Amino acid sequence: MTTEIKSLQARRVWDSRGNPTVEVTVELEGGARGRAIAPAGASRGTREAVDLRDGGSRLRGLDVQEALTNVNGKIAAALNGLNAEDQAGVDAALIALDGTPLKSALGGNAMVATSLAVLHAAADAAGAPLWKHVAQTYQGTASIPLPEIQIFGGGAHAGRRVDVQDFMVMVPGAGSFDEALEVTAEIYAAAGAIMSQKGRSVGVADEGGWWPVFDSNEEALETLVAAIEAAGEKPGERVVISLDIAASEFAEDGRYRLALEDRTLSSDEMIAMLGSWINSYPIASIEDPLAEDDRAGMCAFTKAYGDRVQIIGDDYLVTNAKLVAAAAEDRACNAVLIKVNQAGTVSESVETLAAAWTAGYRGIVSARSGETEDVSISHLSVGLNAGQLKVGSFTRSERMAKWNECLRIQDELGENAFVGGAPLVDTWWGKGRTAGA
Ligand SMILES: O=C(O)[C@@H](CO)OP(=O)(O)O
Ligand SMILES: [Mg+2]
Repeated sequence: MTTEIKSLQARRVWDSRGNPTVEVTVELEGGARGRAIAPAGASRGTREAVDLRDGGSRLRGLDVQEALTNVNGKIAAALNGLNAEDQAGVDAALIALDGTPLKSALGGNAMVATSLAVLHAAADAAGAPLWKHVAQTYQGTASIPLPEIQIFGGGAHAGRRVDVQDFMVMVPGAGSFDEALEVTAEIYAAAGAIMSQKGRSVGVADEGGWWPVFDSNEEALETLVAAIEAAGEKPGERVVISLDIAASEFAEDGRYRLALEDRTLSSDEMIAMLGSWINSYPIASIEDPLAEDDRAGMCAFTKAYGDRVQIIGDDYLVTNAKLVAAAAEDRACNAVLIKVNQAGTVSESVETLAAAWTAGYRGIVSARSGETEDVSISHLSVGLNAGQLKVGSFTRSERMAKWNECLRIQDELGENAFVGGAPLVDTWWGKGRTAGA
């Protein structure tokens, strides 16, 4: 089967926030096809690939016509005839054609949908599911990741009702992906019941977590612990808490403005507050504890807590291999979030994960807050052997599509392929386990 790219076609589709986004279909000479859709973030790092948006007053200026034109015109012309099996070559051609540091010429949305669609087409040509094609292309092994699932949404995903963005759980003590989902579904339902009892049940945030009607950020943590207990679990045993602080979103001139609590903290005070949370709650992972430009704070936080919790750089590292290498020199963070649209291409995302492993960092494949039915990231997390996957919550089908896809892949790979708590063995959770606690 010939795998040269024959044609590219872009179409406007819609994401889970009702915003337009880019879908690309690629056809190869031999007839194989691939299709992918660009997601969109709300809490975005300033150093991530930018989407091309237009429309003026129409569609709140969020239209994607220019990005579609780029795919159908310049990108198609540059990629036609290239071998889809050579993902690195295709992505290099995209990067060269764009020629800007943040993908602003072609648009990160145009580039990521194209790059992923080519990957899908190559898998189709090989007659393999995407996860298998990815594993064969990059590093041979595949595994089912530990899911990181949101229970309460917040920050930019919930009208800034609370400052912290994601209150999540992980079930490192689960024996299978299926079991991890089941335990989390019980916790999610228990959290909903608690909110109802308090008269605070008013729907869900952008990623499906319950809407955060709390008087303080810490009340959300207390409620999360209560939900874990109400689901019949002992917090810290099978189930641990994971937070995405998304601190860049409320950083102002080097300080942190907790609007809900009407107080402003210095970087040191922010570190002290998060430290007290780590001491009081079974938290095994924290993402973006400090702002993307608070290098000293991130170094100090990692020095203080990096041997106890997973510290993920999202806005701080924007799926960029060079930033991961620099953070490793600094000893800032010990894990990186992998968002393909932050990098702009599949190859750069894979390079970032490789850089993470070189540095001894973990990698967590992640969705964006604006998503669609596209399940590419489920396959990437499995085929890249990433170990962890963050997708949002229950009750929203753009999220469940991805979790359910992992269940299907688990059926193909078998329960033994589930990584379980392995990604967290270096945190207090895993250390407690090996010490028999
Ligand atoms: O911050 C994040 O990790 C993501 C997903 O939760 O949010 P967004 O896509 O809005 O950047
Ligand atoms: Mg984040």
